[in-house]
Amino acid sequence: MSSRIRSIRLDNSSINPKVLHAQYAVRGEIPVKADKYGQQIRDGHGDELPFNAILPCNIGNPQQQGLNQKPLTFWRQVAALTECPELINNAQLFPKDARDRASQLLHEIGSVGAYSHSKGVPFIRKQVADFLESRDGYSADPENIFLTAGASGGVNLLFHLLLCGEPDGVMIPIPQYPLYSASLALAGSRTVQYHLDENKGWELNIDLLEKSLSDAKSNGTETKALVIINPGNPTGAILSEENIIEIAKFAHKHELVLIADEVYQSNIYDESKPFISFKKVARDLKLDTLQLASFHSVSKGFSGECGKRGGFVEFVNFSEDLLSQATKLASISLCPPLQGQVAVDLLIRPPKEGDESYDQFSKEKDEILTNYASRSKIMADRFNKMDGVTCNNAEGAMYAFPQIRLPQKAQDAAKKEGKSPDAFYCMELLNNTGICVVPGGGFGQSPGTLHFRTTCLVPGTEDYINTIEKFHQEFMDRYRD
Ligand SMILES: Cc1ncc(COP(=O)(O)O)c(CN[C@@H]2CONC2=O)c1O
Repeated sequence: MSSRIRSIRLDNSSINPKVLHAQYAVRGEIPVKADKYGQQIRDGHGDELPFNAILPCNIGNPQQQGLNQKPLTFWRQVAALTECPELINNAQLFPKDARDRASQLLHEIGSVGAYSHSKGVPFIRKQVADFLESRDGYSADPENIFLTAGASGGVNLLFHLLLCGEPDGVMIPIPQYPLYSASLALAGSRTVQYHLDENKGWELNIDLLEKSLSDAKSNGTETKALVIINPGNPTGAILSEENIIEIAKFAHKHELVLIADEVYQSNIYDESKPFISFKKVARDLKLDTLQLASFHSVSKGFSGECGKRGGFVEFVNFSEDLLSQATKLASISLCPPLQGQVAVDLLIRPPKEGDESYDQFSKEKDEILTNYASRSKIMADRFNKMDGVTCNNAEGAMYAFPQIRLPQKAQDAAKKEGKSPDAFYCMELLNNTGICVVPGGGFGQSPGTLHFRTTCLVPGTEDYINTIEKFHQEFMDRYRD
């Protein structure tokens, strides 16, 4: 009997259609083109290009080539010692606190080459619980904490647990970080969008939340959760305590799982708007039935250890049998990366005053965060001076998200190329300058508005902005109506 072998091809719908439907613009069409230019330069054919290097401002990846942020000395000393325990007694090469930390971790882990518990090393999860308790003033149970492969790993775990496909939905902000829309697409579930108000500093309006939820309900969506990103990506907005209180009450009232993405909690540039966690507010309000999942990561803050894939999620008011299902899910991929788990320990247990590494660590941390804050401010100020551009100040996170108003001729030219106007603008920016940013459409934007997102991590911020400003003026002159 002849068995027809059907090769797996894109055009014969033999792959998962949910994959085709998922989009992740942070590494979409423009970064892909930028990678090609980068390879062309590395192959020695860069002389054909009007620039001599790619500036990767599409992603918050501080240690990436081109952004070149140095890793934190203490973190790398401890990581090196956990990889090479034979160096632990080398007092010439390593300070005592780094050697002590590595010894302590290895005592708990054994070897970083071994699988750990699927939820992560219990000792490190205990440290996370202590960190949360001192941050919020409320107890945390290490059994409710999962160490994950970045916050992404935690979000995927939760969505796997929570979503049953159609007609389930999750409320996500617009603009949002596209991990959420992409993960919902892969889960075959619906996005329930709520728009942030750009004219009010990307404020989140509760009435809008209520409306988007009731609209979703009327079209048959089973809304299960609400995603809040605070500080915001791409907006950089920090929620006020009042806003957090009303959001927590909203989620509690509608029995929505509150997904608090707080990976930028250490990236606060506006002192008048401190980070306040949803865990603290939920406990303050005694919302003892509110199910909360709070995410943190070693990729952001001032460590920028994106490649280590470290993070954690704290589940609050999830029953034991729910958590055992989550543990089963986590066990299918065995365990999160061990160096990611070591990095989580370093994230939540930095050197203390009096420790040998304290002064150097503090100096490195302050320098990085001061640079981020000043670069964010310079970018917003300069964008606001450009023709047809407005940009809210980034109060936190790592990005600027300027709105661009393009002439009709530019919009027509974009249409001719089958591109959205913001994607057309960003591709022109890349082709002319080597600067890689992400079109606002990749994050979602209100109808009739156009944006792009750039990271604020660029070392030579003035030169960077001067290049964008020159390109922008030439672009606007070329397409002026
Ligand atoms: C809001 C938010 N949540 C979660 C993540 C996932 O981080 P990890 O999985 O590395 O912990 C990111 C990463 N930020 C992406 C990556 O760089 N630029 C971005 O917009 C993020 O911005």
